[in-house]
Amino acid sequence: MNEKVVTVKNLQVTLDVAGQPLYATRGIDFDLYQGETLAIVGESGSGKSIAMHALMGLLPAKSQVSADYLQIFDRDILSLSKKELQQVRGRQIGLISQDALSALNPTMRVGKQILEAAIAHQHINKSDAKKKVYEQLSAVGIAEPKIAYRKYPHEFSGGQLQRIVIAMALISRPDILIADEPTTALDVTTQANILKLLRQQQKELNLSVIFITHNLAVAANLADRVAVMYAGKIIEIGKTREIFYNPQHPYTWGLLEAVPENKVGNDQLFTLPGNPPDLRFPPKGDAFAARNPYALAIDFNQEPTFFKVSSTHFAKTWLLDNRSPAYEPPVEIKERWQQFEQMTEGRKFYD
Ligand SMILES: Nc1ncnc2c1ncn2[C@@H]1O[C@H](COP(=O)(O)OP(=O)(O)OP(=O)(O)O)[C@@H](O)[C@H]1O
Repeated sequence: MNEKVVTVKNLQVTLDVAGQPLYATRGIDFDLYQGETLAIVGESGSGKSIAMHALMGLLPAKSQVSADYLQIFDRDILSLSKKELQQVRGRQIGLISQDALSALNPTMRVGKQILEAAIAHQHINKSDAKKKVYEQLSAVGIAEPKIAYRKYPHEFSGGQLQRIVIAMALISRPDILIADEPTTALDVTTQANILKLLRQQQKELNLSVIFITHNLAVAANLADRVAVMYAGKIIEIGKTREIFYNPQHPYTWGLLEAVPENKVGNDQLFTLPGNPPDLRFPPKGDAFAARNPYALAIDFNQEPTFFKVSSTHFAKTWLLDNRSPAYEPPVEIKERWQQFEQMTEGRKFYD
């Protein structure tokens, strides 16, 4: 098995919202292995971004964070100083977020911004660094890198800006790339191109990637494994094939049913009936119970633990307990399988 690059065990983040605690992540466990892409999917507010911010030591002031393990390689993130965290973020983790513009300084030429990122984290002289910037711009598909180097952010389109942010995130050759909804703000065609670029860079640089998305079709397109989050917890995790073809949690069924019609780039938001719970007052039992047509009486009182579906697939639902009554997953799920097969055509999954 490949080397483990991230270890997260029992990660709990409590935010302070106007003096009141908000339980944004409520005990998350996952690992990330060298060279794999793990997608974290879930509705808005499920805690995906907060979990990643905790991993990068970037939580808002007044947040409380605890974990049994929160490690990048063997470094314990919670015990690092501010300066050490900055080094980890520069050298070991690259970040791409939804809003490319906010990652860039509008008053500074883009080449210089990437150059500064290169110099900050590597022992490299300016002229070598400049050469690297040209190479990196070209690697992410920016034509005429020497001309692009001298331009300002507003002179680029949204898709080109996202390519520039990817160049900046990768210039220091991080081991891990965190991509937080990097294509959400883009049109369908540009979105598909950026996903293709990310797949290509991931392969070339053997990056370990955490890809946050609310769109399961995007996850199907590029992840090796998928973790499904709901109300601050991971409720199902497995290889992409297992999550798509053998999903076990009714919430995952709901997400699969809510995938927009047959298009990777169609990025509408989920339309599951009902709303997630208010994380200032997390419910007792399975947090999905109130929206779950398959809920059992026990779901409202007692939280399920992870049930093992395979050595790589786990789901937190009482339906998997051998005392649960017989049930059939919704027929729509089966109808979706063919569709996913088309979407993921040509993809190689880890087996
Ligand atoms: N800076 C903040 N201050 C207060 N509450 C916050 C802050 N950031 C996030 N939250 C809350 O924490 C919870 C988890 O948010 P988070 O951004 O991690 O969700 P998400 O799954 O990434 O959603 P999205 O897809 O919308 O980014 C939500 O209830 C959100 O409202």
